[in-house]
Amino acid sequence: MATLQAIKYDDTGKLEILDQLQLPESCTYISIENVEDAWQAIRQMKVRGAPAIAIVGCLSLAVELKKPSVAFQSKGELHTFVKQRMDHLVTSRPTAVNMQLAAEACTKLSTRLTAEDSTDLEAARRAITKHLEATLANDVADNHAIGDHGARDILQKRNKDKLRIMTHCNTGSLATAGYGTALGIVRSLHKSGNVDRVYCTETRPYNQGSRLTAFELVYEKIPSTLICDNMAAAAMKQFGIDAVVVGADRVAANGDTANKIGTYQLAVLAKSHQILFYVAAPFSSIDFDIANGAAIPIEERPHGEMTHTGSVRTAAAGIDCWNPGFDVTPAELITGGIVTERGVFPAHQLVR
Ligand SMILES: CSC[C@@H](O)[C@@H](O)C(=O)COP(=O)(O)O
Repeated sequence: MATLQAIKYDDTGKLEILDQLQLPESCTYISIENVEDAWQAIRQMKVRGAPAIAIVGCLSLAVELKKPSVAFQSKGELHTFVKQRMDHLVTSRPTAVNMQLAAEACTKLSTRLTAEDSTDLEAARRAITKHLEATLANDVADNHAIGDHGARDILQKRNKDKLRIMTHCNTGSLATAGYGTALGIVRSLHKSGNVDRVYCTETRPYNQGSRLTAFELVYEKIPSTLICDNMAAAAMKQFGIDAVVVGADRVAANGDTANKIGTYQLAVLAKSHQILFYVAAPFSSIDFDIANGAAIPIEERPHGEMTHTGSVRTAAAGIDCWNPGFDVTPAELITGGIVTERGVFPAHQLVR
C-alpha cells in the first residue's frame, strides 16, 4: 500500500505539502512557491517533524532556483541568495537540528562552487538545485535502513516473534519524506509479521500521537491502541511492552536526545519496567558540535495549545502555563540504543 505523503515534489519545481493542521479531518495539500512560504508553513506547523522540516526548507529553495524569473549576474550573487535564504530557514524552529545541518551543507557546496573556476554560473545553479532535490530521496532511503536495523535489533534482543511496542509523538511518513524513523521500525516489524500491538501516546498538548500517528497506524492497518500520556506506566505494567521507540529532534555528541515533550518521562518509566528504550534518527539529526543535552535549545510553544482544544477553552482562565515543545532524555536511559541509517549505536558511542 502506498504510504501517506507529507511532501510532494516534481522536478519541474512544483512543491506541495500535506497541511497537517487539517489532519485527521481532511487531507489537503497546499502549494509552496518559495522559501518564505516554507518558513511560514514550518513555523505554523503545517509541516512538522525534524526531517520533514529540513526537506521542505531545502525543496523550497530548489523551487526558487528553478524559476526562470530568478536571475543572477554572477556566482557571487547566486551564493548570497542561497546563503540568505538558508539562514532564514534555520530561524523557523529552534530545536530540530536537521534544517541547520542542511543549511550548512548547502552553503558549503555553494561556497566551493563559487570559488571553482571550472564551474560557471549555470552549472553552479544546477548543482545546488540537484543537491537540494536529493534530500527527499535520501531521507526515504535512510528511513528504510533505520527501520530494518531497528527491527532486527529489537527482535534479537527480545528474542520473541510478536512484539508490543510503545511510541510517542509522530515519527512516520508525515514527519519525514516517507516511511518514518521510529515508525519506520514499527513498519519494518509489521512487514515481517512481528507486531502484536503498537501503543501510541496521545502526545499532549499538540496531539501529534492521536491526530497523526494514530492516523498512520489505522491507514496501514497496524494493530494499535491509543493511550493518553498519563496512562504510559499503567500500560507498560499491564500489557508487557517489549520496547519503546521514539524519534529525535536533536541528538548531542554524548547521545543525550531532545525529542517531543514527554519522551524523558517514558524513558524513566521504561527503566523502572525493564523495557528497552530506543531512539531512531538519521545522522542529519545528530549535532556533534553540542557536547551534551544541556546545550540543546528547547522551543517554548504558545500557551493556547494547553488551554484550548481547537477554539474551545478547557483550562481555567487566568492560569499560568509552561509549554516546552521538547525535553532531553539522558543517554544512559536510551538502553536499546540509537538507531541510525548506519546501524544501531550504544547511546554513549556515537561516531561520525
Ligand atoms: C521524526 S521527528 C521527532 C519526533 O519524535 C518529534 O519530536 C517531532 O515530530 C517533532 O515535533 P513537532 O513539534 O511536531 O515538529
